[in-house]
Amino acid sequence: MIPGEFIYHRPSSVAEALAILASHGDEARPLAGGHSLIPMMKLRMAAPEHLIDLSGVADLKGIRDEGGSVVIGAMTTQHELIASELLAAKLPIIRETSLLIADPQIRYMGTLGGNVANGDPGNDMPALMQCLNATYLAAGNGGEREIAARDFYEAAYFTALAPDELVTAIRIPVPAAGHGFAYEKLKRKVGDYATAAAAVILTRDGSTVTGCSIALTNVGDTPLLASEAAEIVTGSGLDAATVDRAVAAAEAITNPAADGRGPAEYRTKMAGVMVHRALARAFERAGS
Ligand SMILES: Cc1cc2nc3c(=O)[nH]c(=O)nc-3n(C[C@H](O)[C@H](O)[C@H](O)COP(=O)(O)OP(=O)(O)OC[C@H]3O[C@@H](n4cnc5c(N)ncnc54)[C@H](O)[C@@H]3O)c2cc1C
Repeated sequence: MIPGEFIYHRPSSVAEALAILASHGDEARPLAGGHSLIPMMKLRMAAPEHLIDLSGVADLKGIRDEGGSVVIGAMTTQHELIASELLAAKLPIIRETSLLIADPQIRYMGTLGGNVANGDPGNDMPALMQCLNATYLAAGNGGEREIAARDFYEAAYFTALAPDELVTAIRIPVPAAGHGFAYEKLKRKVGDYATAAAAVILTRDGSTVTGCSIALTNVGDTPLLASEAAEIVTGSGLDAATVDRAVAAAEAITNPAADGRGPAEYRTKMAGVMVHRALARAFERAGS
């Protein structure tokens, strides 16, 4: 399958990229790693007349330590996330999640910005960013603004980003030292999107959970923040009855599609299983 014709642009700055976006409106699309957009173009489900390749914009690359938070440029690849010592030390769940995305070839090209901006409910990073309470930094012709990952996703492939805006970076608050974490993903085979997945960040004091955040991938039109489930486990000793209640609360917010990954009821149950496993692993990993 061959994409339709398009004009290729390769800006070297954010300002230049925004000017091209402004002059072509809906006919233009940013191109990051291309591993979501190019397949859509080959299927003719997307047919932009202008492709704005962001790979020459140096300002969109890199991972910065800002003390209480880490800022990751939108064009940072999944491979670079895996290789980062800073992330391994401060946000190890990002490495764990990245390693579960597709395969090495895709991770060499696929970017964090493209993964979160696409609005595909199957992508793993959006739920992780909601779990971590990340903020997306956006630049448009009207200026810059910040959008919480928890407010960004409106429906499948619909986000709060305006057509003339770019995600330039993602800011992630660093969880407390010694936090527990886990990203549990059920997939049919290596390289597949999640049947269901759950991200958990958790802190504990002795046997008591002192803080918890949970988010779900690919069991609704958007990533899902499981706030009630997280509240249920906070203050508990993660005993079996509490975990069962949290799992039920997480399952209750899902609304998965029935597809080749299974019927809706199965995917809802698997979301619960992923929450159960992620809670147990995060609790075990958390320093008390
Ligand atoms: C076989 C296969 C399996 C995959 N499996 C998984 C998986 O299991 N989990 C997963 O998370 N992903 C998976 N992916 C998707 C992969 O991770 C993509 O690379 C990623 O989702 C999109 O990133 P990209 O850099 O390739 O973006 P692109 O494909 O270049 O862009 C995606 C969309 O985002 C827009 N965009 C890109 N960058 C920006 C920006 N900075 N600002 C605003 N808009 C922007 C583009 O215009 C486009 O609409 C898979 C892909 C393939 C081909």
